[in-house]
Amino acid sequence: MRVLVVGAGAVGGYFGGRLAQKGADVTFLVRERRQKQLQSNGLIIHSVKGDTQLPVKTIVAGDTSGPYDLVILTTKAYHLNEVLPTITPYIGENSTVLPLLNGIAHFDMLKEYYGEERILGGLCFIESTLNPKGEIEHYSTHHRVIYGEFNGLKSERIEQIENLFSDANLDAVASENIKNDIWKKYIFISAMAGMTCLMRSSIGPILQSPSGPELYERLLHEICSIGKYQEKTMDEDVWEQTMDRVNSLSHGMKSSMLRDMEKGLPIETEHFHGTLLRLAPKDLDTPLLQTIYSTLSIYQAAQKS
Ligand SMILES: NC(=O)C1=CN([C@@H]2O[C@H](COP(=O)(O)OP(=O)(O)OC[C@H]3O[C@@H](n4cnc5c(N)ncnc54)[C@H](OP(=O)(O)O)[C@@H]3O)[C@@H](O)[C@H]2O)C=CC1
Ligand SMILES: CC(C)(CO)C(=O)C(=O)O
Repeated sequence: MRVLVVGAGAVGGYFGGRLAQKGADVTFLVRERRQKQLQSNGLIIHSVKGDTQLPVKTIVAGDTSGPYDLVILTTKAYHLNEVLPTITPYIGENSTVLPLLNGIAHFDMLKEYYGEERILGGLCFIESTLNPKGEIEHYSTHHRVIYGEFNGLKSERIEQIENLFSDANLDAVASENIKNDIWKKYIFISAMAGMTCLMRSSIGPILQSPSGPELYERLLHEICSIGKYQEKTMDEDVWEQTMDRVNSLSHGMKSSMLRDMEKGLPIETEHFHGTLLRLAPKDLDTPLLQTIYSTLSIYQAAQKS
């Protein structure tokens, strides 16, 4: 199976690197600066699951290559307008696109762009970032990819992807209700990114602060109401499940959005919080979500000016 990983950042570099490490046929579509980095040093991962440094194949937009059987999309949401047209030449009649971005809004965009039949549902759990040298730093022990057909079926291509991921140094799970899983991750990350960025802190100090737990719980109620309104198969106890996950996080855990803010980079608040507000039922009160969206939009606007 020929795999194209679009972006070699914290997520793409990690999961693509783990596939390359197992000997899969992986190529990274990157921009020129990243290509030079990867050509001179190889792909470097520092991880509790095992460090690695390995040569990887790269192309830049416009290079002749492909088509690829599987395109794993791992850019930020705000890169998509620029990146999607550059992928088209590498997509053939039988190519499948597996996005690992957080959020939900990109799925409609991808279905419209490449055709609904090509798009799988996907998400990941990993806490990783690029250090100033372009090396991947993987923090907590999670490194899980979840993927599936939107109709829940175990198709031939799901079996092929299962083979691709098997024996690689990562966890991969084929889901029978991927839309529900995507929404649960979206609920979890919108609240976690929102709170950690609003308070500019990892999770532990927030949960130990005077009103932190109460604010977290209220925000999560707002977000779960939107999730239940939009995703009819959403678990009744999604709020409890998400709070259990939050309470089990390590003290120092940060969202990737906070790590990006700390580096002065753009953030995905439009894709996370802006989209949630647009999808909310008209009569739902969302003061905390609006506070987070407004606060982070001010940061975001300052990045552009
Ligand atoms: N990091 C994490 O812990 C997690 C992140 N996520 C989600 O995964 C997604 C990716 O996040 P993350 O990996 O952290 O982001 P990064 O910023 O680390 O990586 C994104 C990569 O996309 C590349 N890119 C952007 N535009 C193009 C282009 N036109 N062509 C080729 N490559 C391009 C960037 O390359 P360049 O170097 O050229 O800028 C960058 O390396 C986001 O939706 C995020 O929310 C989900 C779970 C965990
Ligand atoms: C919370 C975490 C690290 C879990 O994967 C995440 O998705 C993110 O910060 O983007």
